[in-house]
Amino acid sequence: MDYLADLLAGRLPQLPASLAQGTRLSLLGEGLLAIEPAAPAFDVLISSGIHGNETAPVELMAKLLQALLDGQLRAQARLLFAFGNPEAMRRNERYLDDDLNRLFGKPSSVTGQGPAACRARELEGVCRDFFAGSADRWKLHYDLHTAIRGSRIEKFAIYPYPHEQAFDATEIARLGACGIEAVLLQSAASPTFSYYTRRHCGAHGFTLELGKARPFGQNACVNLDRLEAELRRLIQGQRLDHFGADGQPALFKVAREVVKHSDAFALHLEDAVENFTELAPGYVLAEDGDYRFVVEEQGARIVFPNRKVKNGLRAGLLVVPAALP
Ligand SMILES: O=C(O)CCC(=O)N[C@@H](CCC(=O)O)C(=O)O
Ligand SMILES: [Zn+2]
Repeated sequence: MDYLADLLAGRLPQLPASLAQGTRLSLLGEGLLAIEPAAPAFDVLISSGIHGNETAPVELMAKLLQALLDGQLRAQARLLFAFGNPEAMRRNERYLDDDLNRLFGKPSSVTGQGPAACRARELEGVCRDFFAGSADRWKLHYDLHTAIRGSRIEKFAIYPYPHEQAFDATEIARLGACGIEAVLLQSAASPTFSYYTRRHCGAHGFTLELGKARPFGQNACVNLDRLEAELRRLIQGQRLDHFGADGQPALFKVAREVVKHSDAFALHLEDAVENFTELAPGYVLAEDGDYRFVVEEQGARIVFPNRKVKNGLRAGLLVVPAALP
């Protein structure tokens, strides 16, 4: 049985009800699989394919899941594997009717009830139930993505706004151990999956960006060995809490979001401009009718510039170097 091949072909996987040592296996929905050992050390949600054309993380997640199903890897943590948008994965599209990662934590009156909104509600429910079953255990969520553009920093993470909580230095160091070179500290709530699990499920939720989006089978150029090694450790219930000074990610904070308000929106950046390109103060980054978005910050860099987003959505992040408060 090849779980990913079945998922992409729309076949129901033939799964046993349990793995070795009484570890329970539950199919909770399409692309949603829980693996629950009898005495888990902690609880981990790994997700990918929220954007269907971001395949490197899907391949990594499928490899880990397959190793568990084949008995080559033994779970000592309670695990939820979530392939976010199987239909978009089949079509190699970022999204179909709506960007799934802009629909979390929003009521149906705002999102409507299209396929993406329904999937967001399903993911929210499955994750809430999963983490509700974790009692007081430590909870982690890595939502794995790749970026549309090339990047001057290949692997980076977004740390969702933690509200009254402090940014957690240990979790930032853990990301460093995963090969993450920079972490963006968010300054406001977002409609993303990782913000949702952090805010509503008590998990340490992060979005990880792992190179550039490429079709299935074309991901050899991104090296995810360190992330894979750390995920294998976590799956086996081993959690490091002390990390050396080497490999600590660089920190940036989100200074401002560029929002596309209307069809008149113009983004003054070539498509070849990479994530983390520095923009000088005074640079007119975008215009939207009478509104001009002018860079004011010293050392500002642009991340995720995208003129094609729907009106009302983020069309880029302006980030500046930061330190932990
Ligand atoms: O390259 C891009 O423009 C987008 C890549 C991507 O999908 N990034 C995530 C980040 C989510 C977050 O801010 O936590 C997204 O845009 O949904
Ligand atoms: Zn993505």
